[in-house]
Amino acid sequence: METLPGIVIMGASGRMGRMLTHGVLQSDKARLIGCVEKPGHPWVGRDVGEAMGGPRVGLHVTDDAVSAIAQAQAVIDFTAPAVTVATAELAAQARAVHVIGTTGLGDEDLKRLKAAARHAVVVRAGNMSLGVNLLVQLTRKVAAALDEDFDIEVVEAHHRHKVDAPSGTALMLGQAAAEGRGVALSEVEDRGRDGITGERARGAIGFSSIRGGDIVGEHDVIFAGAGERILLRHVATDRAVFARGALKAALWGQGQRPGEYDMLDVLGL
Ligand SMILES: NC(=O)C1=CN([C@@H]2O[C@H](COP(=O)(O)OP(=O)(O)OC[C@H]3O[C@@H](n4cnc5c(N)ncnc54)[C@H](OP(=O)(O)O)[C@@H]3O)[C@@H](O)[C@H]2O)C=CC1
Ligand SMILES: O=C(O)C1=N[C@H](C(=O)O)C[C@H](O)C1
Repeated sequence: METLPGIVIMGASGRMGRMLTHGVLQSDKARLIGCVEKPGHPWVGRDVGEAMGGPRVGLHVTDDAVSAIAQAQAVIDFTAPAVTVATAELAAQARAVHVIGTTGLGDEDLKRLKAAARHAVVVRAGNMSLGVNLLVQLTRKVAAALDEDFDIEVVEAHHRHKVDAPSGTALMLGQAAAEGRGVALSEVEDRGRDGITGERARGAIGFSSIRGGDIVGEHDVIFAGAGERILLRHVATDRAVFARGALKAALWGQGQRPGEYDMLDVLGL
């Protein structure tokens, strides 16, 4: 009988880490073989089920990422850029699929992920939900159909703990809009307006961020023309949508060639 892929979760105590741990424990397609937290974290050494406030599951949280990942077929990583870059090297050495949900990665981080993807499968997306990935495709289509008489604005809202802006999802949507228009996002993006900004530049793609309370994640793409507006919206109400996508990516990645992939590849969109 074939054994199920063994999965390691990085940042197991985090908002997404708990959701992912729960999702893999519930799955009949994968085995949870490791839960990693940083050295000194109060969960290290504890049974992960008990640490989450439930029954024991017989797996202790570890701070030894090297040993955990060496045994893994996939690593699911929703943490922070520095952790993700270090994890990519370990996943590449183990030839394990690295599923990356972490946002706020810089150009240098992305270069290091590209290097890791020469040896292993890396699936990365700023949003792993089916709904947002469908919205990405719709955004590209609508942007391609309209000219610059329609101003494009991306508005995102998240919980008060989020540390990066614009969100990874907002950047995915902005990128799709730019591709639809046939322009480079870096040439037209307009972030963080404040003060006497002057009139809106024709063809700009604007970004605005709201932070508050426990908002899971909300994204609007607005196409504002003279006398009419088109609104494309996604509202996430449960982080389980991201965890489901990440587990799907970890399973899809088994047997793929080394390289960089995203959720459009996984979902076949
Ligand atoms: N792509 C997608 O679909 C989604 C992406 N995200 C992204 O995922 C990331 C995490 O979000 P969220 O869960 O809300 O954040 P949290 O801060 O709740 O979780 C991050 C976790 O990583 C832990 N961590 C820090 N350093 C290490 C280390 N060296 N080894 C192992 N674990 C470590 C943190 O521990 P400690 O708290 O002690 O520092 C924390 O438990 C963000 O970038 C967010 O934008 C979120 C949702 C969906
Ligand atoms: O930090 C979050 O919470 C989320 N981050 C991702 C992003 O930056 O877009 C995805 C989701 O919106 C939740």
